Amino acid sequence: MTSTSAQKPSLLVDDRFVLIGTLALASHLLLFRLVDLWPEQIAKLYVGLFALDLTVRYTYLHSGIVGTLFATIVDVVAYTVFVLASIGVYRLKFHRIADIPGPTSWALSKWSTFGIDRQGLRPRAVHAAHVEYGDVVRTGPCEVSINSPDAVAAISAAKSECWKGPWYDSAAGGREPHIMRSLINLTDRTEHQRRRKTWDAAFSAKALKGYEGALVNNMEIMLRQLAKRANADEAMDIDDWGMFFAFDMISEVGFGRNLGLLEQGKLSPILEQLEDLMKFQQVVNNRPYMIEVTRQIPTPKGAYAGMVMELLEQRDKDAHGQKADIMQFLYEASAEEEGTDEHSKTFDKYNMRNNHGRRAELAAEARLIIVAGSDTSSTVMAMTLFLLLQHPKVTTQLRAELDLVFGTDYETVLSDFTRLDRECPLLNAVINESMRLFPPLAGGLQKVNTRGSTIVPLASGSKMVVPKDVVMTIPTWTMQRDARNFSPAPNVFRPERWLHPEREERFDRRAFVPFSAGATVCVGKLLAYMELRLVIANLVRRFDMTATSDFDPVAFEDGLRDVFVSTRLKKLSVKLTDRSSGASQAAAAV
Ligand code: HEM
Repeated sequence: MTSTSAQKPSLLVDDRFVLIGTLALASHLLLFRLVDLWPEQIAKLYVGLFALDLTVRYTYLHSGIVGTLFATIVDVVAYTVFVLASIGVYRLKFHRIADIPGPTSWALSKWSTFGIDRQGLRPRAVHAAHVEYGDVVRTGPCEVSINSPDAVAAISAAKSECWKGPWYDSAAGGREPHIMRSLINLTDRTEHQRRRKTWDAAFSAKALKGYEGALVNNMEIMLRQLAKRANADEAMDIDDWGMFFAFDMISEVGFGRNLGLLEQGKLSPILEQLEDLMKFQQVVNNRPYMIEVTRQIPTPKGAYAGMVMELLEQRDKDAHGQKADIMQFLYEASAEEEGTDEHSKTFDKYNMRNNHGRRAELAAEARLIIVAGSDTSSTVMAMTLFLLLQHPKVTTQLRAELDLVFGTDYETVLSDFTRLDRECPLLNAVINESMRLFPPLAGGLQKVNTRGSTIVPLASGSKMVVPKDVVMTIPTWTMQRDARNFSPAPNVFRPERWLHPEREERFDRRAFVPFSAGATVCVGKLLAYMELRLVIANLVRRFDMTATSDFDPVAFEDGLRDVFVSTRLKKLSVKLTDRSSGASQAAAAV
């Protein structure tokens, strides 16, 4: 049609917003609802829409370039508003999980929990929602949190159809197939099975025996350093020392050489930045598509990768092919696998040959060793010491147990891992009770069934059907403090509940999942227990610990934050007194 102003098509003029509204509704129902579009695709779609609108307007309405441009902007804004309105109404009224209770703003958009994630308060916010709405809460437009020990097996067991959710794509750095992932981020189940076999070998009983020397070595350095500070009557943040130990230990067990943090008494700048990055990362990972934007921003991840590469290279030089460390197992399994059909298939599928194949895979695993094995353990150390500070009676009982098993020469380093495990029930109870109250990964881990719906048993005894593609989490913090699972006094530190569970009002071991469960259960669980027993037993036996006068336990506990792994805003400020005879003699000589 040629154009005079009288002949302008009415659809573009009078019925303009009807047309845009219809288009918006259609694109929501036929596109946005069905395809998970990430920013790059949305940007392309918008560029296309903008160009189309501009061309049609310019061709048919001839209102001049400025007028056309302005009208197109109005069209695109109106389109966006209509799409958002359609999405909002759909999410609240027609979505497959619209009938699941929860805060309305959470159902509307994951952006409503942005502030909660930024402050690291997700586990507590989800906990409050469970208190208000019950065992099943809608925590996002397409997400539910299910507080039920029976649900653990349904969504985590090896046979379950559920697998890692979209959180892990973001943690990996994107969802493109060529992105090299470490074990924890593998959203492809077959690939995970292949790599998990290797990791399992690195944590077998025999392998763990081989790591004992590294653990004891770092324990000796820690005790020496702390004794020095105790003798100088220095106040310290004992949480920091747990962190130095955890990093040094895992790098020595992983790569045969520690990072020297215990010797230096401080974190390296790269590790400090990495800790800060975790806070930012948690906000992104809960909105996985953001990774496409944020990965353009330079982060300390590159420096961290460089640090790990250096550790690897140094290790390879020192090792001459053989070393009793985690990397040795990963190298051996990788070498054995090379050339097999299984290996070739997965490498081709992920285009790994173009990504330096085997070396890149091993480097990704190497980076995971340090990340997975540091903050997790140091959190348990900090929270256990904090709880013992608040419960001097338990500390006394624990010392009595250790005296009975190991004698009273406090100068010696306890290093018999078998006896710490089998003959020290209270020590183990203290550690478990600490992880029950303060699980390092408190927020729950995403699982999703992309093949169909999942039947999930609830705590009430009924069952719910969770539709396909709905992301599920089990709220670890909430479940481990639920009176139906642990009674009496579920919020109180009572290690004795672990000594005689059969005498407890309620004790449901299935509800204790600090290491997760099933096919993705923490591969380092036994190593973590070895480390925790060693550190807690040695510190409790060797030192009296008192909080400094400015330490506020309530503020410390309130300052616990979740950045996937827990972190603390406040210092655990203490002074130590050395209980060993060496220290008494030194004091007497003065
Ligand atoms: C108290 C200390 C620890 C706690 C509470 C803990 C907790 C967890 C949890 C909850 C998971 C499951 C994560 C998920 O499904 O996304 C996990 C996975 C993992 N952990 Fe630990 N962890 C601890 C120590 C360690 C240590 C010392 C290592 C040694 C390197 C380690 C290595 C791993 C690895 C490699 C995975 C991935 C497993 C997989 O996806 O198959 N963890 N951990």
